[in-house]
Amino acid sequence: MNRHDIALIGFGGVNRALAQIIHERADELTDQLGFALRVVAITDLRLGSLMQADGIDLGEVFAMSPMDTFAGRPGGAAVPQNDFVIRNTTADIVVEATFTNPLDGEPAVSHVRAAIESGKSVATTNKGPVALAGTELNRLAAAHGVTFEYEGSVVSGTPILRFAGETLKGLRVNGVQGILNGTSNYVLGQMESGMTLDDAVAEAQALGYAEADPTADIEGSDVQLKIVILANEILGAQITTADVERRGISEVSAADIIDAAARGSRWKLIGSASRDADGNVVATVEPVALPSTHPLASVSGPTNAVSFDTDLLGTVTVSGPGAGRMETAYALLSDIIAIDAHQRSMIGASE
Ligand SMILES: NC(=O)c1ccc[n+]([C@@H]2O[C@H](COP(=O)([O-])OP(=O)(O)OC[C@H]3O[C@@H](n4cnc5c(N)ncnc54)[C@H](O)[C@@H]3O)[C@@H](O)[C@H]2O)c1
Ligand SMILES: N[C@@H](CCO)C(=O)O
Repeated sequence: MNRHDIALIGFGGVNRALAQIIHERADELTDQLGFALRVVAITDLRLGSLMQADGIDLGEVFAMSPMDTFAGRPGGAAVPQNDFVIRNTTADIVVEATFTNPLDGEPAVSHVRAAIESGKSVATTNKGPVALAGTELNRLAAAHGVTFEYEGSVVSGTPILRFAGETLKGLRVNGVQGILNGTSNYVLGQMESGMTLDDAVAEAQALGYAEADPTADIEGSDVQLKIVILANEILGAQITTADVERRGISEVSAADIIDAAARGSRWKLIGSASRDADGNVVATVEPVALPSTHPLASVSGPTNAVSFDTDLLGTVTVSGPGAGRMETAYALLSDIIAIDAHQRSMIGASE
């Protein structure tokens, strides 16, 4: 029986949820997928680091008291030691789910680079490395014969990137637009019901939707990273965040929301990227008051939706969870499945 050993870098909401899936559904997953999963390393800013080549008892980790760290356990230390753990773990897959840094993607870019350089495949939900160093990291992974997967970096567990990359093959996609941030969409909905922006953001944080610094959700830099990923992956662009004009929902007041509702409209934070007449990709992030007849107007709460403008099919819209710990952990599981399939195809090709 094939098995993948996993190192979890960052042990917050998303990676904890992945560990929970692995812990609670081990036998079912093995039967369904044809391979077993085992966690052999964990690092976290607060907990420190833990490396156990025979497999970490996740039940024990979940039972740790909130103030406890990994110090004193076999293979444990009070500090994360990310680079050491990533390079020396016996894991064949590194799962990176630390904070997204929208400025330079660090330290996650270095985490991904270290994993690839030491021959490990990577799954990440962290938008920083994908949006800000995706081309370099994909090339590095190809050069090392490993796989870099990042389905959860856009629209959480809803498989937008694989849908566009595999299912829409043969079509020309000329543009993509959508609601790409669960927190801001949730907040706008709560504000429609009379809640203040600050209270709605606090709720989104408690529900696990918001970034560690929710300014990224409210001011649009989270969507800016996601639209860079979509433009580069789907439209074949080579844009950076500097190419994406950005405005966030802090510009939308409670009065604007009431006015829009009176006119039958709803405010949404829309990210879009499309080719202009010269073939250049133009990308923006901005709040827009959509008429109720618009397909994106009815998308509520942390749900996201992405519309692909195609030549042969017209507009194709996919909608699903855009944030949430367990929903995003599923994206990581889908990446691990893709890594397994890629490894099997490499073995098959060499036989
Ligand atoms: N929560 C969601 O809905 C969601 C959806 C899609 C993508 N993401 C992305 O997934 C990642 C994880 O999200 P989350 O909700 O689990 O965040 P979180 O804040 O709950 O957890 C992040 C964890 O990483 C740890 N960490 C941060 N920097 C570290 C470092 N240098 N070394 C070791 N540990 C470090 C923190 O201590 C924390 O426990 C983020 O990049 C986020 O943008 C989250
Ligand atoms: N904070 C992000 C998480 C998903 O990337 C959101 O609310 O959409």
